Amino acid sequence: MEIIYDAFMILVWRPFVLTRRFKKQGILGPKYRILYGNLSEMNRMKRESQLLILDRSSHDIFPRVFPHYHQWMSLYGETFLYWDGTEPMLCISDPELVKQMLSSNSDFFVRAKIRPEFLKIVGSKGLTFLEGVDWARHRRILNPAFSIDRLKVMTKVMVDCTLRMLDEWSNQRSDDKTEKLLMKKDMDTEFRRLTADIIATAAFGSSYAQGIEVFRTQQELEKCCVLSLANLFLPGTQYLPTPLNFRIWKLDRKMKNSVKKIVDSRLESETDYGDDLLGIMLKSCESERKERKLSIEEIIDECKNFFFAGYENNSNLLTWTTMLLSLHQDWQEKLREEVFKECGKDETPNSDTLSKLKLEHVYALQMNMVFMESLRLYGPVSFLTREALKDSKLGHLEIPKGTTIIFPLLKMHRDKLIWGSDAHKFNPLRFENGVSRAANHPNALLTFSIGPRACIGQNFAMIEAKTVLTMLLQRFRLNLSDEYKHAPMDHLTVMPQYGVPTRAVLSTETETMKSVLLETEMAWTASWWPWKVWTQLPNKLSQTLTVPSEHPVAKYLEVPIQVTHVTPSCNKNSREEGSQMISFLSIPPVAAIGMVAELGENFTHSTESV
Ligand code: HEM
Repeated sequence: MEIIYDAFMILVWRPFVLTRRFKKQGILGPKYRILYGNLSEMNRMKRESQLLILDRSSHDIFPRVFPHYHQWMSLYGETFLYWDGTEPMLCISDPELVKQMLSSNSDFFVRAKIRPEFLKIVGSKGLTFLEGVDWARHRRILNPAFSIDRLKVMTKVMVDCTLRMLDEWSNQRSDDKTEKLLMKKDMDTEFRRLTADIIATAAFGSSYAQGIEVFRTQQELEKCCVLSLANLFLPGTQYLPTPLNFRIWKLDRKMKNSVKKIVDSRLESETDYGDDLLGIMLKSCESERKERKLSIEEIIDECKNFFFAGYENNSNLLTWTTMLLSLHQDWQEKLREEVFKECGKDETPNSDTLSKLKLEHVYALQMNMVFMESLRLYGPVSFLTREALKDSKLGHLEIPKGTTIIFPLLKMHRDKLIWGSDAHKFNPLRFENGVSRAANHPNALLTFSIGPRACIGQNFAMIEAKTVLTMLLQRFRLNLSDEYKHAPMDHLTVMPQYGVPTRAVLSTETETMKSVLLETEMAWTASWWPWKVWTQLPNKLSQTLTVPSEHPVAKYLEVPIQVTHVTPSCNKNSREEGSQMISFLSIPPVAAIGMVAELGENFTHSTESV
């Protein structure tokens, strides 16, 4: 009898009462359906939207990533109520209310409950999902691992890992003669690997090779989570022996073992455990003071937490930023100029050179403005959630106990009322006078959240992103491949559904360029001006390359459109019979290299008999 009463209360009475309470405040939403709430509509809309491919220059991605929110907002307004099964979800987009909630007393609002599967990825005893005194104890112990001094040491790791990746790229390129100057890379895959390598080395003194098991298992668990999020959650069902649960249990065991191996090898190999995140946590294990102590179980969960938080978000930040810079070549050139000026063309950056792109002056710099704009438009964390522990008041709203509140950052970050009429456009200059003046609300950009629970890894993330981008721009020009499909999706973070295939072209001058030209069967004459390149054209053909006036290369030309010509004679000393010479008149070397590399893709390219 009691079970029937409880079921009635949960399935019928509570949804009915809460719907009425919200309606009285003018808050409407899609109709609650017994047990399932609005899950089926949500799943259907998400499935349909994932079939759409957006125009690559469109940053209006909210309707594709969250089609259900988009539709409900247009029907019920920006504050609306919907049902995740039997759980009431209140969606709020007002930055003032968000600010009040995020900086409010944790007695009223806490991190919202999440599915047990997700806890397997990040650990229930890790910082992200702890509350109260336990959260404060963990945060106190972990804060020093992200101090500026520690970050300087970590910069070296970031540089080394990035160098390793770029060297690998160069080696692959020279092996593949058919690709010549061009390399095709999926930035999503490359950056996932790189950021995993960095966090594994910088925080745990391990490496991608050692951490690989953890990352692979986390990615598998992530897929299981996304699958199960589409299903109705009934408490207790996580213990049923379903195929999905078996898989989750197995992956969970595997991940715990991999993390434990990393922890054990540190315990065995060092006496003072070191100063990185793992070392700091292990030292706390031996503390006499309860408020400074972590247990081994808590450390294992923190490791899972930082492995996940440390690579997933950063990888997405880098992937979307390179996508944007490939689309907006003018900004790519501006950043490259800035990097050359601040950090040099060939020098490997260190913490001193990178401090020129330093955090205190963040907003004055173009690279920083670009990252802020990328985080605004494609921030990896697309929404924040909190749960009301008690009946609470938020601004004019009365929020009943147990309601989950959702802040859709992806929508708020492109709201025209907050960001102005160009909210959907990529315009880093909006951050010229600092983040708090970029919109009409000082806390409009909530990428790293605000208040006591704001991201602990924010400085780490920004330094890593700057290091990687600096080194990438020093060496390569980036362009989106024709295969790129613009399809951002929600996969716990905002990620590209089909990756970001990109064409990378070496961008450095002099020695590197010479070697690239020679390597790729193009000889170059010793004279610097005009710049001359040999190509393997069939004899007696003339070739015309036309540079579109809007292309960044065009600014190097004396006339807006430059037509290159073929000299039918050939220098017998340097090239075989049949080679012909193309002169790029008035174009500096970098541009010439780019043009050759992109032959036939970005340029009108015609060949005719002479
Ligand atoms: C672009 C990169 C990143 C973004 C956009 C990001 C975003 C966020 C956001 C929005 C929160 C707050 C969530 C909430 O209030 O509900 C958060 C918390 C957190 N982040 Fe990050 N994060 C990034 C990188 C990192 C990195 C690199 C690390 C660690 C190395 C990290 C570790 C954490 C942790 C542990 C928390 C929980 C803090 C607490 O509850 O006290 N994050 N992050």
